[in-house]
Amino acid sequence: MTARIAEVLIPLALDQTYSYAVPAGLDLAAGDVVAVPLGPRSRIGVVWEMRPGSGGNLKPVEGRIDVPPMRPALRKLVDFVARYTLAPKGSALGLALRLPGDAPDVTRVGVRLAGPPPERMTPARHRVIEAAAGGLVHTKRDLAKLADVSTGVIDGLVDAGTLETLALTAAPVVEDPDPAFARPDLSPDQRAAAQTLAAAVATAAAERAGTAPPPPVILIDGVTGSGKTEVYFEAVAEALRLGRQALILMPEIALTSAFLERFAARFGVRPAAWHSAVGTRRRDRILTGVEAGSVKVVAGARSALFLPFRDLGLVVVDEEHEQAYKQEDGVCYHTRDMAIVRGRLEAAPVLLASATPSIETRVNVGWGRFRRVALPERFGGRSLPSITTIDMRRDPPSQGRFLSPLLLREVERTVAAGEQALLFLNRRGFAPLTLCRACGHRTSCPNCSAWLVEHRFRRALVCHHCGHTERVPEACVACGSVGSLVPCGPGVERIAEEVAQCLPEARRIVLSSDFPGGTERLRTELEAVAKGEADIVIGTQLVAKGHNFPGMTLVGVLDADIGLTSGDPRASERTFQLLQQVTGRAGRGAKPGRALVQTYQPEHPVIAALVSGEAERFYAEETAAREAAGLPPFGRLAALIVSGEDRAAAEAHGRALAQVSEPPPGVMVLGPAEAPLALIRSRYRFRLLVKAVREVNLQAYLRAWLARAGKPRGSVRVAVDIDPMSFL
Ligand SMILES: Nc1ncnc2c1ncn2[C@@H]1O[C@H](COP(=O)(O)OP(=O)(O)OP(=O)(O)O)[C@@H](O)[C@H]1O
Ligand SMILES: [Zn+2]
Repeated sequence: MTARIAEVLIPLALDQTYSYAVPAGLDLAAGDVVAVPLGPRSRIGVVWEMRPGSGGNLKPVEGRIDVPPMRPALRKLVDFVARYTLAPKGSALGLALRLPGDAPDVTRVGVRLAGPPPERMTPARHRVIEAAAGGLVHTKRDLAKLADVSTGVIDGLVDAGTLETLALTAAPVVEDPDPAFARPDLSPDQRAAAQTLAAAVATAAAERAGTAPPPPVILIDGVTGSGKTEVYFEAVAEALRLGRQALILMPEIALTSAFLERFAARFGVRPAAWHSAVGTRRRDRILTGVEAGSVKVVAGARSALFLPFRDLGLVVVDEEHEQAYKQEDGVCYHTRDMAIVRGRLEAAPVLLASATPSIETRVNVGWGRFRRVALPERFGGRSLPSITTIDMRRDPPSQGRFLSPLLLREVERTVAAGEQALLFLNRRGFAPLTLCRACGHRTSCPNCSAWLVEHRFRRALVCHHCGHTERVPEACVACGSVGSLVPCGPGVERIAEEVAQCLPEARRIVLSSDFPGGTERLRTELEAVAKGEADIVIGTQLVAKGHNFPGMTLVGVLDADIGLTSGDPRASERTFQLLQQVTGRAGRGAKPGRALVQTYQPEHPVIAALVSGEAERFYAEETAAREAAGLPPFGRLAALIVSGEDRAAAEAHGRALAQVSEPPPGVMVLGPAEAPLALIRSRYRFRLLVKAVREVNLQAYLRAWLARAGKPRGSVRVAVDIDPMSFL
């Protein structure tokens, strides 16, 4: 029997495909994008499989959508993501299925002067005719702008026969990058690394057809400023020479035009950038180009992982240790890990670049699953910044201040020398807590178990979890005392105020995710800083990593101890990485840099390793501790988060889950315990943690368990987070 039944996957939170009959005359294959009826509506889905059968009693497929079919590698990635994360398959498809908008921008309409002036002449029409004089073709919008009229005036002149329209072929969305445009002069270390990477790209390309071993994953382990970007560009160049496409993944905020310009300096043109601020029209055009193979290089944030490349020959994951790569809601996937899967499916090597690789990645190198190239020195003979601690017990700031006199003096010297300083504090807003001096009341969020953070620039108290915002009240809501509310502790805005008082002449800027105007404005400001348009930058982790500020010679860490006290198993690793990255912003230009680290516990292993530069020892100890505790990558973790509007119902479901957990040998189920963030957006939260040895098929166990437990009732939801990064 011929295959007349289509199994269609629909991008909704559904775990299975649905069966449809294929009407006579319609020829379908797996991957085709189709419209199908689902309930009362018509939905777009993807044919996941064709199978034989008459399909007599099934609803028929409505028709095929005229877009290229989804390629097998991308379909396999969707299957893998769903299987691995336990997300519904349809939700995973939702990440990958992107349909260009209704009006694909392949042809634009141009206008030019063609006939006599109109019978009815107006000043506006006159201006248009003047602007169009000379017979050049303009787009409607451009001409309207030139003449300072609305496009309606242009339409009127077309109707009158004065202007004529003609189709313009669109310029390609990006020009082809040229691998030979500007070859850099690499240092011997860099050259050796670049050769290894390029060879991996070439080998993978040669073997992609056969049953060759999977392409390698290679860690580029290089200190800050060693030229990792420069080196992986050479791998991109090799992919281009071989006619294949390349994907460079980076954390959203690192995708600055400074980076794009650097790419352009090497390859002659910018790559296609893919991030949240790219407009829909441009997205559509990039999407079409990626699909057709005409867009060669995409630099993108995590969602670019699911773009429909025609012939992907290389994936780079820049700053591979970044927590931002973990998607925390919806489908909880780790971009780096799924990039490795995609590389395997596409026969493309995957390069992981970092100055502070994750322990997972280092261990994978140790196990021989990943390869490693090292860049142990900064480029151009530049030295790494010298790092010293300021013991806050011995050199405390004066009352109500947060900068030790030692740090303040250094900042002053730096600015006087015409250099830049970065003051780093990983706390947004003005003060993390507002306290009533009269009654001790702490202002907290009505929807979450979290304090409200004062944002002085916005004159508001804000919840960092749900966005709840209220005006700073005149009087305490608990006791009614007026003028009794005091901000406790510093945020970046408060540091800025202190800097303004101490060094009023210096040009300062506060950079955090609260920056008005969003990510785009922030990118612009980061570039301004790189050009030297600020003396003192006060910033959160947003400025700490991946940026190149040549004039920056001093980095001051305001509170190195912040991250060390959380109960998170990665607390030490993360603090070490963050401090190493942020201190690595100093001394990247001609002048050497230094970093001063304010701490109350200079003897803490993380701080001690940072100062002594004994990163290897720190990593070795931390890795041993993980192994002893059976934590990733030596064991597997999964979290179940049970939440609900009703606290008792959520807790009851958590307990019911635990009761039927039936862990096999090698698996341990902990909880339910009230989550550290016990209430978010008016939902009460409980967590269960599953710990398993590596040999266990964790997903299979979880699936069986969740099926046993049955569906939660009412508002209760269970979210599964495989390889959790956050434990809140
Ligand atoms: N071979 C080279 N020729 C010229 N300039 C180079 C070379 N290698 C590195 N540089 C310059 O050195 C600086 C640091 O390089 P790059 O940004 O690639 O380092 P990185 O290792 O990615 O740093 P980080 O991890 O801190 O982000 C850049 O300004 C870069 O242009
Ligand atoms: Zn809240």
